[in-house]
Amino acid sequence: MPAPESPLIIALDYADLGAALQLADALDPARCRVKVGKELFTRVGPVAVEALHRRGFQVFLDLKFHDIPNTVAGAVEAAADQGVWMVNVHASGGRRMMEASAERLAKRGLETHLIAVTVLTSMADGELQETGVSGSALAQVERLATLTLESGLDGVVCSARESARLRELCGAGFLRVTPGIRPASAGQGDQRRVMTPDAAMAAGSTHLVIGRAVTQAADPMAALADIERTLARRS
Ligand SMILES: O=C(O)c1cc(=O)[nH]c(=O)n1[C@@H]1O[C@H](COP(=O)(O)O)[C@@H](O)[C@H]1O
Repeated sequence: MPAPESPLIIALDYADLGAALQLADALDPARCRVKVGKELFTRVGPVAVEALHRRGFQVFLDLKFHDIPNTVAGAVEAAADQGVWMVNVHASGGRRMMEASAERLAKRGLETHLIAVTVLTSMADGELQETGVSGSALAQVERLATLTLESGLDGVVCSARESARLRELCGAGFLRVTPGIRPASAGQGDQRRVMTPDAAMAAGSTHLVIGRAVTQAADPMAALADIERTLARRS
Protein backbone atom coordinates (compact mmCIF):
# COMPACT_ATOMS: atom_id res chain seq x y z
CA MET A 1 0.00 0.00 0.00
CA PRO A 2 1.57 3.38 -0.96
CA ALA A 3 2.04 5.90 1.87
CA PRO A 4 -0.85 8.36 2.10
CA GLU A 5 -0.03 11.88 0.91
CA SER A 6 -2.50 13.27 3.43
CA PRO A 7 -1.00 14.97 6.51
CA LEU A 8 -3.84 13.61 8.68
CA ILE A 9 -3.20 11.25 11.58
CA ILE A 10 -6.40 10.15 13.32
CA ALA A 11 -5.94 9.50 17.06
CA LEU A 12 -7.82 6.31 17.96
CA ASP A 13 -8.25 7.29 21.60
CA TYR A 14 -10.70 4.59 22.63
CA ALA A 15 -10.93 2.29 25.64
CA ASP A 16 -11.56 -0.82 23.57
CA LEU A 17 -10.33 -2.34 20.36
CA GLY A 18 -13.82 -2.82 18.92
CA ALA A 19 -14.54 0.92 18.97
CA ALA A 20 -11.12 1.74 17.51
CA LEU A 21 -11.54 -0.76 14.69
CA GLN A 22 -15.09 0.39 13.98
CA LEU A 23 -13.72 3.83 13.13
CA ALA A 24 -10.66 2.38 11.38
CA ASP A 25 -12.94 0.30 9.16
CA ALA A 26 -14.71 3.48 8.03
CA LEU A 27 -11.37 5.19 7.27
CA ASP A 28 -9.29 4.73 4.15
CA PRO A 29 -5.62 3.85 4.77
CA ALA A 30 -4.78 5.61 1.48
CA ARG A 31 -6.18 8.87 2.91
CA CYS A 32 -4.89 9.03 6.49
CA ARG A 33 -2.68 7.43 9.10
CA VAL A 34 -3.82 6.38 12.56
CA LYS A 35 -2.40 6.83 16.04
CA VAL A 36 -2.50 4.33 18.88
CA GLY A 37 -1.99 6.03 22.21
CA LYS A 38 -1.63 5.25 25.88
CA GLU A 39 -5.26 4.36 26.64
CA LEU A 40 -5.81 1.83 23.85
CA PHE A 41 -2.32 0.35 24.09
CA THR A 42 -2.51 -0.05 27.87
CA ARG A 43 -5.83 -1.83 27.51
CA VAL A 44 -5.11 -4.15 24.59
CA GLY A 45 -1.40 -3.93 23.76
CA PRO A 46 0.27 -4.80 20.45
CA VAL A 47 -2.83 -6.51 19.04
CA ALA A 48 -4.18 -3.00 18.32
CA VAL A 49 -1.17 -2.26 16.14
CA GLU A 50 -1.36 -5.65 14.43
CA ALA A 51 -5.07 -5.24 13.64
CA LEU A 52 -4.45 -1.82 12.09
CA HIS A 53 -1.47 -3.06 10.08
CA ARG A 54 -3.62 -5.90 8.72
CA ARG A 55 -6.05 -3.23 7.50
CA GLY A 56 -3.23 -1.47 5.65
CA PHE A 57 -2.74 1.54 7.98
CA GLN A 58 0.54 3.20 8.81
CA VAL A 59 0.54 3.49 12.61
CA PHE A 60 1.99 6.17 14.88
CA LEU A 61 2.56 4.45 18.24
CA ASP A 62 2.26 7.38 20.66
CA LEU A 63 3.58 6.13 23.99
CA LYS A 64 5.79 9.17 24.70
CA PHE A 65 8.62 7.21 26.29
CA HIS A 66 10.45 9.08 29.07
CA ASP A 67 13.01 7.10 31.09
CA ILE A 68 16.73 6.41 31.27
CA PRO A 69 18.57 5.99 27.94
CA ASN A 70 18.87 2.18 28.01
CA THR A 71 15.21 1.66 28.89
CA VAL A 72 13.88 4.08 26.27
CA ALA A 73 16.18 2.74 23.54
CA GLY A 74 14.81 -0.75 24.26
CA ALA A 75 11.20 0.44 24.18
CA VAL A 76 11.76 2.33 20.91
CA GLU A 77 13.34 -0.79 19.40
CA ALA A 78 10.37 -2.88 20.57
CA ALA A 79 7.98 -0.43 18.90
CA ALA A 80 9.96 -0.46 15.67
CA ASP A 81 10.02 -4.27 15.73
CA GLN A 82 6.21 -4.10 15.54
CA GLY A 83 6.66 -2.30 12.22
CA VAL A 84 5.13 1.01 13.27
CA TRP A 85 5.57 4.03 11.00
CA MET A 86 6.34 6.42 13.85
CA VAL A 87 7.13 6.37 17.57
CA ASN A 88 7.80 9.14 20.07
CA VAL A 89 9.77 9.95 23.21
CA HIS A 90 9.81 13.04 25.46
CA ALA A 91 12.61 15.41 24.44
CA SER A 92 12.94 16.41 28.11
CA GLY A 93 14.46 12.94 28.66
CA GLY A 94 17.60 14.55 27.29
CA ARG A 95 20.29 14.20 24.68
CA ARG A 96 21.73 10.82 25.72
CA MET A 97 18.28 9.26 25.89
CA MET A 98 17.39 10.48 22.41
CA GLU A 99 20.79 9.59 20.92
CA ALA A 100 20.65 6.07 22.38
CA SER A 101 17.19 5.58 20.84
CA ALA A 102 18.17 6.90 17.39
CA GLU A 103 21.38 4.84 17.44
CA ARG A 104 19.46 1.68 18.35
CA LEU A 105 17.18 2.09 15.33
CA ALA A 106 20.09 2.90 13.03
CA LYS A 107 22.11 -0.10 14.23
CA ARG A 108 19.21 -2.41 13.43
CA GLY A 109 18.41 -0.67 10.12
CA LEU A 110 14.85 0.02 11.35
CA GLU A 111 13.09 2.76 9.40
CA THR A 112 10.46 3.80 11.96
CA HIS A 113 10.35 7.59 12.28
CA LEU A 114 11.52 8.65 15.73
CA ILE A 115 10.22 12.00 16.97
CA ALA A 116 10.21 13.80 20.33
CA VAL A 117 7.49 15.65 22.20
CA THR A 118 8.64 19.19 23.03
CA VAL A 119 5.99 20.88 25.21
CA LEU A 120 2.58 19.19 25.43
CA THR A 121 -0.10 21.11 23.53
CA SER A 122 -2.23 21.06 26.69
CA MET A 123 0.22 23.42 28.41
CA ALA A 124 0.28 27.21 28.24
CA ASP A 125 3.07 29.42 29.55
CA GLY A 126 1.80 29.64 33.17
CA GLU A 127 1.38 25.91 33.65
CA LEU A 128 4.76 25.25 32.10
CA GLN A 129 6.39 27.72 34.48
CA GLU A 130 4.84 25.86 37.45
CA THR A 131 6.98 22.89 36.44
CA GLY A 132 10.14 24.96 36.82
CA VAL A 133 10.62 26.07 33.23
CA SER A 134 11.21 29.81 33.08
CA GLY A 135 10.31 31.51 29.83
CA SER A 136 7.57 30.89 27.31
CA ALA A 137 6.33 27.65 25.79
CA LEU A 138 7.73 28.86 22.46
CA ALA A 139 11.23 29.32 23.91
CA GLN A 140 11.11 25.85 25.50
CA VAL A 141 9.85 24.28 22.26
CA GLU A 142 12.72 25.95 20.36
CA ARG A 143 15.26 24.66 22.90
CA LEU A 144 13.94 21.09 22.87
CA ALA A 145 13.51 20.97 19.09
CA THR A 146 17.14 22.03 18.63
CA LEU A 147 18.23 19.32 21.08
CA THR A 148 16.09 16.77 19.24
CA LEU A 149 17.63 17.71 15.90
CA GLU A 150 21.16 17.53 17.33
CA SER A 151 20.35 14.10 18.81
CA GLY A 152 19.61 12.70 15.35
CA LEU A 153 15.82 12.30 15.48
CA ASP A 154 13.44 12.87 12.57
CA GLY A 155 11.26 15.59 14.05
CA VAL A 156 9.14 16.79 16.92
CA VAL A 157 5.63 16.93 18.30
CA CYS A 158 4.80 20.58 18.91
CA SER A 159 1.77 22.82 18.57
CA ALA A 160 1.02 24.35 15.18
CA ARG A 161 1.68 27.71 16.76
CA GLU A 162 5.38 26.80 16.76
CA SER A 163 5.51 25.19 13.30
CA ALA A 164 6.62 28.25 11.34
CA ARG A 165 9.43 29.05 13.77
CA LEU A 166 10.63 25.43 13.85
CA ARG A 167 10.70 25.15 10.05
CA GLU A 168 13.03 28.16 10.11
CA LEU A 169 15.12 26.86 13.02
CA CYS A 170 15.37 23.13 12.18
CA GLY A 171 14.82 23.02 8.40
CA ALA A 172 11.89 21.98 6.22
CA GLY A 173 12.79 18.27 6.33
CA PHE A 174 12.47 18.06 10.13
CA LEU A 175 8.96 16.70 10.87
CA ARG A 176 6.50 18.96 12.73
CA VAL A 177 3.70 16.74 13.98
CA THR A 178 1.01 18.90 15.55
CA PRO A 179 -1.85 17.85 17.82
CA GLY A 180 -4.15 20.47 19.37
CA ILE A 181 -6.01 20.76 16.08
CA ARG A 182 -9.47 22.21 16.45
CA PRO A 183 -11.89 23.06 13.62
CA ALA A 184 -13.19 26.65 14.04
CA SER A 185 -16.49 25.40 15.48
CA ALA A 186 -14.94 23.15 18.18
CA GLY A 187 -14.07 24.03 21.79
CA GLN A 188 -10.47 23.65 22.95
CA GLY A 189 -11.27 21.14 25.75
CA ASP A 190 -8.11 20.27 27.68
CA GLN A 191 -5.85 21.60 24.90
CA ARG A 192 -4.31 25.08 25.19
CA ARG A 193 -2.05 25.78 22.18
CA VAL A 194 -4.61 25.05 19.45
CA MET A 195 -5.07 25.91 15.77
CA THR A 196 -7.52 25.09 12.99
CA PRO A 197 -6.48 22.44 10.43
CA ASP A 198 -5.98 24.87 7.54
CA ALA A 199 -4.12 27.42 9.69
CA ALA A 200 -1.86 24.62 10.97
CA MET A 201 -0.94 23.57 7.44
CA ALA A 202 -0.39 27.20 6.44
CA ALA A 203 1.91 27.58 9.46
CA GLY A 204 4.11 24.73 8.26
CA SER A 205 2.96 21.62 10.12
CA THR A 206 3.94 18.46 8.26
CA HIS A 207 1.31 16.28 9.98
CA LEU A 208 -1.91 17.04 11.89
CA VAL A 209 -3.00 14.78 14.76
CA ILE A 210 -6.78 14.85 15.07
CA GLY A 211 -8.67 13.03 17.79
CA ARG A 212 -11.94 14.12 19.34
CA ALA A 213 -12.89 16.48 16.49
CA VAL A 214 -13.45 13.27 14.52
CA THR A 215 -13.86 10.47 17.08
CA GLN A 216 -16.41 12.31 19.27
CA ALA A 217 -18.35 13.86 16.39
CA ALA A 218 -21.96 12.75 15.93
CA ASP A 219 -20.89 11.68 12.42
CA PRO A 220 -17.11 11.03 12.46
CA MET A 221 -16.82 10.51 8.71
CA ALA A 222 -18.67 13.75 7.97
CA ALA A 223 -16.38 15.59 10.42
CA LEU A 224 -13.34 14.12 8.68
CA ALA A 225 -14.71 15.00 5.24
CA ASP A 226 -15.20 18.61 6.41
CA ILE A 227 -11.57 18.78 7.52
CA GLU A 228 -10.41 17.26 4.22
CA ARG A 229 -12.45 19.87 2.34
CA THR A 230 -10.89 22.77 4.25
CA LEU A 231 -7.44 21.37 3.50
CA ALA A 232 -8.26 20.80 -0.19
CA ARG A 233 -9.37 24.44 -0.53
CA ARG A 234 -5.82 25.46 0.42
CA SER A 235 -4.11 23.48 -2.33
O1 LIG B 1 2.16 13.02 21.09
C1 LIG B 1 0.96 13.31 20.87
O2 LIG B 1 0.32 12.75 20.00
C2 LIG B 1 0.38 14.44 21.63
C3 LIG B 1 1.28 15.39 22.08
C4 LIG B 1 0.81 16.63 22.58
O3 LIG B 1 1.58 17.52 22.92
N1 LIG B 1 -0.53 16.81 22.64
C5 LIG B 1 -1.45 15.87 22.27
O4 LIG B 1 -2.65 16.14 22.32
N2 LIG B 1 -0.99 14.65 21.81
C6 LIG B 1 -1.97 13.58 21.46
O5 LIG B 1 -2.77 14.02 20.36
C7 LIG B 1 -4.13 13.64 20.52
C8 LIG B 1 -4.99 14.87 20.51
O6 LIG B 1 -6.33 14.53 20.66
P1 LIG B 1 -7.51 15.59 20.50
O7 LIG B 1 -7.23 16.72 21.43
O8 LIG B 1 -8.71 14.78 20.88
O9 LIG B 1 -7.50 16.01 19.04
C9 LIG B 1 -4.21 12.83 21.81
O10 LIG B 1 -4.13 11.46 21.44
C10 LIG B 1 -2.97 13.22 22.58
O11 LIG B 1 -2.47 12.16 23.36
